[in-house]
Amino acid sequence: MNFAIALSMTKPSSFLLSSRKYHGFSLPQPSFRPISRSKSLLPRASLGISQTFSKLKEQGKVALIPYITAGDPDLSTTSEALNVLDSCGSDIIELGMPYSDPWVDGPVIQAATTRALTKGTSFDAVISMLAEVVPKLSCPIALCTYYNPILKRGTQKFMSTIKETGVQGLVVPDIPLEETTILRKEAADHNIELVLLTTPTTPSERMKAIVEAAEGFVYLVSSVGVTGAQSSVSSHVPSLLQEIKEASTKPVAVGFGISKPDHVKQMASWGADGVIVGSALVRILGEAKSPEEGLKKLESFTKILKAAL
Ligand SMILES: O=P(O)(O)OC[C@@H](O)[C@@H](O)c1c[nH]c2ccccc12
Repeated sequence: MNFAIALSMTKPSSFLLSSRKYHGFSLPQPSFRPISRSKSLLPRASLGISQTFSKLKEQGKVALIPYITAGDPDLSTTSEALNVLDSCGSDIIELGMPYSDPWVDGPVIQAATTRALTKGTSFDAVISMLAEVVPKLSCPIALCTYYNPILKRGTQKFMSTIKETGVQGLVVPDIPLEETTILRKEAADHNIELVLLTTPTTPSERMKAIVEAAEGFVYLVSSVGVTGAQSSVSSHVPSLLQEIKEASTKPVAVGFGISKPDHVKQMASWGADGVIVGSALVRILGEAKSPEEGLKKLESFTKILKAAL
């Protein structure tokens, strides 16, 4: 399992996709009440993802990109958490769509996903929540989803649905480059920036093709394995960053295993354009005794991370 993501990035993996059927869940209704989006609410996030990076570059700044899982502990808390993250100066927010087989994720995000699904967090409920919240945010949102939920809905329908909420970007961790043709076309047609991932084990030529095709930013997975906080950051990152930067001028954000202000600083000093922090924040929300406590702790930790950049 540790090599799952590397495998998916290095080999065409139709065998992986075809062997993983969608596990349909029949769950209770979500506690979040969908509210229809007012037409007068235009998205405040006027900048897309690559534009956000351009603006930050002009200012000599590095993007803070927090990740949380939708529906953990419940969707109302997720909508508040998005507001908290936005108001603490997050530059882009990555929101994970809970999925029943999150095989690229480590124990913290897997547990969050299970809690979210147990609460009845469905795709449609997340979309309703986003339609209400995204227009009020000042930073762009990138949705992170496994490929099966996209396949299940049909790529075109999926893209139009997420675009209507105001989502600007998409991260799909389990689709190899060879299979992204339709996804990339539909994303481009709907003005959704499709972020692609490269890992430490991605061969150089393949990395170049991934970087060439990526939109929004290039997601550099810092270490081989699944998501999850680590005590120190991988020492391979500087050479990987250099290799990507030689191939392209696209912004590069580093994720996986980054959990502390020192890590964030280290990534910035190595030349990353953005830093993604997931499990550390997901753990804060998951371990809190109440949603209120979780949101408070999320706020103070995000401010600490932002101050480190
Ligand atoms: O949790 P970490 O180690 O901080 O890594 C970020 C990561 O959580 C986020 O980008 C993410 C969550 N699930 C994913 C699946 C694949 C790729 C990336 C992700």
